[in-house]
Amino acid sequence: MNLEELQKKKYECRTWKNVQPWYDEILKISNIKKGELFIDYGDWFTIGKREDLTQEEFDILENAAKKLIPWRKGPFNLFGLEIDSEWQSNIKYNLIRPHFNLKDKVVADIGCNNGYYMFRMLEDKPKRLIGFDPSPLTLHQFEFVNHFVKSDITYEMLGVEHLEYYNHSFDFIFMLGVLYHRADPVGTLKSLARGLNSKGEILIDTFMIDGDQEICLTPNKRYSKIPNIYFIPTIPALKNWLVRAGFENIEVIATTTTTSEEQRKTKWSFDQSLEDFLDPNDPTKTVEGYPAPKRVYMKARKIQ
Ligand SMILES: Nc1ncnc2c1ncn2[C@@H]1O[C@H](C[S@+](CC[C@H]([NH3+])C(=O)[O-])CC(=O)[O-])[C@@H](O)[C@H]1O
Repeated sequence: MNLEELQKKKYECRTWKNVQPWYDEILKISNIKKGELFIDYGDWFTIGKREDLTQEEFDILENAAKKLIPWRKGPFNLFGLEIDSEWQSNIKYNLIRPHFNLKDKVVADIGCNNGYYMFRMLEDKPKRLIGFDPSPLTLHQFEFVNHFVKSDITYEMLGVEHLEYYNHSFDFIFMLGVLYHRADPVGTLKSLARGLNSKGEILIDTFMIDGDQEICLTPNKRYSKIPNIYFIPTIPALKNWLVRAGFENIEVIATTTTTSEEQRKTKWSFDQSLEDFLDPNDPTKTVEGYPAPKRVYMKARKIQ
């Protein structure tokens, strides 16, 4: 695999017809130059205060943020501009927060989206923080925020399938909300194992179904209106996948049911959200008649 060629896509995509308008906004934003700014690593990841920008600068910022809609992950507060994303990602982050300490570790966030979790992880002072996500829109959202944060986070427009060929291996890998998008979940978990240093750990979450049997749901075409959902395991089945992929010390951190507090329409999102994906007469089912989305969070360590 020629990884260097793939890595160049991050720059080449700026000339693609659908991506160029986003890049143009980043160029406008890059003319707003500020020194060190106030940062709050809390639920609303906050950078700068309203008084740090002139009205003209604030208008450029707001226009750029609107051109980068949909903001699926967040929320962010930039100089008082509240980007209230579709997902209240702070709920997931706060749930996993007690289960890691990233100080001096080499860390990857696979499927990092716009980097919301990575911006919050900066507080731990990891040695290196690298996000992987093949989406050009979320890359530009990341660059928009990071222009002001000025972090040394690296954002690779690569997928989990490239991880094992990458030029660093990791002490800790997060892969949240990605496994159900993969047609080969055990192979994907093996890629994580190959990307880890010895004694490296992963923290993942994925859709699950209830039950003690080692089985999984394979949706026909769509699940909760999402087209690319392949396998939804029970917890015992997911544990088996992890064992087959080379993990031990497998720990269930939590199981959750997605609520409309966590995922909902906002003016920064698409015009459909959770309430449109569930059966209007029975919210325990998706519109396709499958069990409504439930997630399991697991932590595991690579077998030596
Ligand atoms: N091959 C791939 N490799 C890596 N990432 C991918 C790939 N394909 C798609 N993605 C990316 O994986 C993310 C899935 S969302 C989870 C976001 C965050 N982690 C969250 O947990 O809130 C799903 C959800 O919201 O549940 C998107 O940003 C895709 O671009």
